[in-house]
Amino acid sequence: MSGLKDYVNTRVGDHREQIEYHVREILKLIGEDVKREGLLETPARVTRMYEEIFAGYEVDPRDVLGVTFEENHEELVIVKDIVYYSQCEHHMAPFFGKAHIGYIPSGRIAGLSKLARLVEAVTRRLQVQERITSQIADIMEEVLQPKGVMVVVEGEHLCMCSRGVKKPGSKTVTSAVRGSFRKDAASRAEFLSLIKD
Ligand SMILES: Nc1nc2c(ncn2[C@@H]2O[C@H](COP(=O)(O)OP(=O)(O)OP(=O)(O)O)[C@@H](O)[C@H]2O)c(=O)[nH]1
Ligand SMILES: [Zn+2]
Repeated sequence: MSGLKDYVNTRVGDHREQIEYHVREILKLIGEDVKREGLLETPARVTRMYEEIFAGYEVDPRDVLGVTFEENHEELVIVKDIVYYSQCEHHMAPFFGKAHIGYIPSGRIAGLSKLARLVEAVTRRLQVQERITSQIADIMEEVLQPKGVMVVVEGEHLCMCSRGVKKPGSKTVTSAVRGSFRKDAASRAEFLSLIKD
């Protein structure tokens, strides 16, 4: 999954048995006894967890912004502190944090919950934080055609905490800027000051 076109791929729920089989095989290969009590249900549990954490593959994120309203508010609208959980595509390890979305409408506004649903649809996949950030901005731009959009995503990556470089607490911050925000430093500054805690 890379560009804007192929958002809907598959449903984990359509491949439950195969996924359970492969999880069981991995458990054996890492040296576990798949017959011990604590592991009997693990392949099925992991598969159920995958249905949740990879639910984004079933959704075209553009559709979740489908309900919009005509409104003449042409000032900044921000939904901030949208908590997300995603999985890094390099290690399949969780990363999580908060997304902040700001836009200046041009005649159409989105239902506020739909911005949080958009975050869900792009994060419940294998991802990198930069792509989450630009996809949110691109989809906002494509569907709402606002004057401008700005997105900031903060994330803590467990692949940098429990393994590898082992730097718990380090935060990655990514931003994407579209439309009028590109030219207008004052709008960018207003957005950044309003998303501060
Ligand atoms: N840019 C970016 N990198 C990420 C993201 N999530 C994980 N990574 C990085 O992906 C890189 C993969 O690097 P590799 O050298 O192929 O893998 P590795 O040997 O496991 O790397 P280390 O984590 O440094 O041990 C690592 O530097 C990760 O920190 C992300 O969302 N964005
Ligand atoms: Zn990683």
